[in-house]
Amino acid sequence: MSHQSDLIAADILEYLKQHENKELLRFLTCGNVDDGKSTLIGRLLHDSKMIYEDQLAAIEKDSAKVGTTGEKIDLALLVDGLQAEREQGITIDVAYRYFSTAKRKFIIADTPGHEQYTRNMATGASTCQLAIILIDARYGVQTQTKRHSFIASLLGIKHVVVAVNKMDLMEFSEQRFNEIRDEYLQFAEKLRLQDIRCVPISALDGDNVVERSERSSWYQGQTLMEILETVEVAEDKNLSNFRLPVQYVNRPNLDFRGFCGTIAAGTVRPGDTVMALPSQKTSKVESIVTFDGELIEGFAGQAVTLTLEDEIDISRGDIIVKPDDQPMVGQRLNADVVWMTENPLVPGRPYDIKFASSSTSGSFSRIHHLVDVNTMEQSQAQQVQLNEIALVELTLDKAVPFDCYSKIPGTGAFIVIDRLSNVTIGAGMVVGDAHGGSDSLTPVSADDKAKRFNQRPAIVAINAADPMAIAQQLDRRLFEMGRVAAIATAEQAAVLKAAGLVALVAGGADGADISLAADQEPLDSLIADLQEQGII
Ligand SMILES: Nc1nc2c(ncn2[C@@H]2O[C@H](COP(=O)(O)OP(=O)(O)OP(=O)(O)O)[C@@H](O)[C@H]2O)c(=O)[nH]1
Repeated sequence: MSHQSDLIAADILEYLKQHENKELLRFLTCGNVDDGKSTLIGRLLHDSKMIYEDQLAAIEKDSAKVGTTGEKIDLALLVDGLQAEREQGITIDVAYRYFSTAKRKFIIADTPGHEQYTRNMATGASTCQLAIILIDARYGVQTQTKRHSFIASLLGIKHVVVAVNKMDLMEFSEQRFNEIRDEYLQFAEKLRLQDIRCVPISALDGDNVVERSERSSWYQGQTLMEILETVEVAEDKNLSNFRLPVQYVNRPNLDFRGFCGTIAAGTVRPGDTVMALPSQKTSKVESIVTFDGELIEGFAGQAVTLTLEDEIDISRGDIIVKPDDQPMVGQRLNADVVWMTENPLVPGRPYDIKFASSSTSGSFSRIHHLVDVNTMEQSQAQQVQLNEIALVELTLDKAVPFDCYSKIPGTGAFIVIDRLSNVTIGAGMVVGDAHGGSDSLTPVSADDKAKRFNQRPAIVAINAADPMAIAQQLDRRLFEMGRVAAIATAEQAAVLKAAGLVALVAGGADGADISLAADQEPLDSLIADLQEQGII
């Protein structure tokens, strides 16, 4: 069956060694119903020779009987068992499939495409490094395409392959492909996807999936499989900010005390000074122990046990970091939340909240806005319903360490758990802490005011013509940076500024310190200016 069956027969140990050392790529496939997702997955498995002879014979027989592909073999039947299960009662939310080539190992998260399955896509995508977004060449970019791309970017997926499928039905028209590609790229400018490639394919016939197509001689790019095998994902890891959430304290005897966990980000070496949070006690790393022996350096993704030179008190749920690079620690934060249950998210209601290793309780203190996953428009809401996504403020019952999800997903994500049923009902991605300007519109004590705003100057955006447009632009960027942009009318801004609560008023109306047009883009130069002036 396998592409390496010769090696398996000749030297099974060598095969296993090679296989173990191959880099793993996790990706997900998404697209509209009938775009050809099952056929594509079947094609990838088939052309990378991951199908047993007898399986293939059975599918060939079934293709003639029940397939939708006429004379051709219906590779979608390979994944159909699962679909039947899904239709009956959604017993499986996300199905994972495994295959490998000589170069890499792959895990495909196969998520259903219907709108009501946003939560499933979020679950499947949360560990993926790449998303394949299928588009039917006949219909072009659809609402679903946008929704899936938005969720992929929200979850921090950096690599997207837009597979323009069914090109055989469009006679492999270069013009049609270019139209779809341009429309997609124009839309994707709004998202934070770093690497987008478009490939014209026919999943049914196999063109440009694994084998290069002779029917699209105008296409000079890589085949889908070449992209999957070569896309650079090692660099995506954060190797700068060391974080080790402690999952377990290992104390087999009085002489050994080790702190076990998977390094969420960064690197660590024996001799490094580290700090435990929340206690802020410091010590030096004595050794980094793993299943395979001691390491001279541990890095993101590795499961390790750290021993320290001093006996400091660290327990499960703490995070070990480096003293000169600490996460935020606080009780209030802003986060994007995907809601996953029929009972809506209601501000003020108590929930259990679980971060990488620490658990606490808390409630949502505010819904900043809902994001329409199809159009990306924002709207105000009192509740967040099943499959909706919102930017919310979370208030925790005790201070916990956290990071922005875009910087360190491992310590920037949390789940929301129902207190009675213990079921996961929401997933959150931290956008920033919630201290600062957004409070400026609600009463706070004088002490608090001084503390919050002196430390973190706020920016208020005003614009008589279109305050929302400015706020939307500023909002996201500043939240991400741990600063908060609030919108206000010119009058409110003047009052806030006079009270010393606001460092700077940005906007297009009279009274603004700096002028900022509603359509000003990109904001990078503005942000750089503000940083230079020490305002943010
Ligand atoms: N002509 C042509 N037909 C295709 C191609 N890819 C898929 N199809 C056909 O499109 C139909 C839908 O394909 P599936 O693979 O079942 O699509 P899907 O996206 O998995 O659909 P769901 O499982 O319902 O979400 C089937 O009849 C396929 O044979 C292609 O490249 N060219």
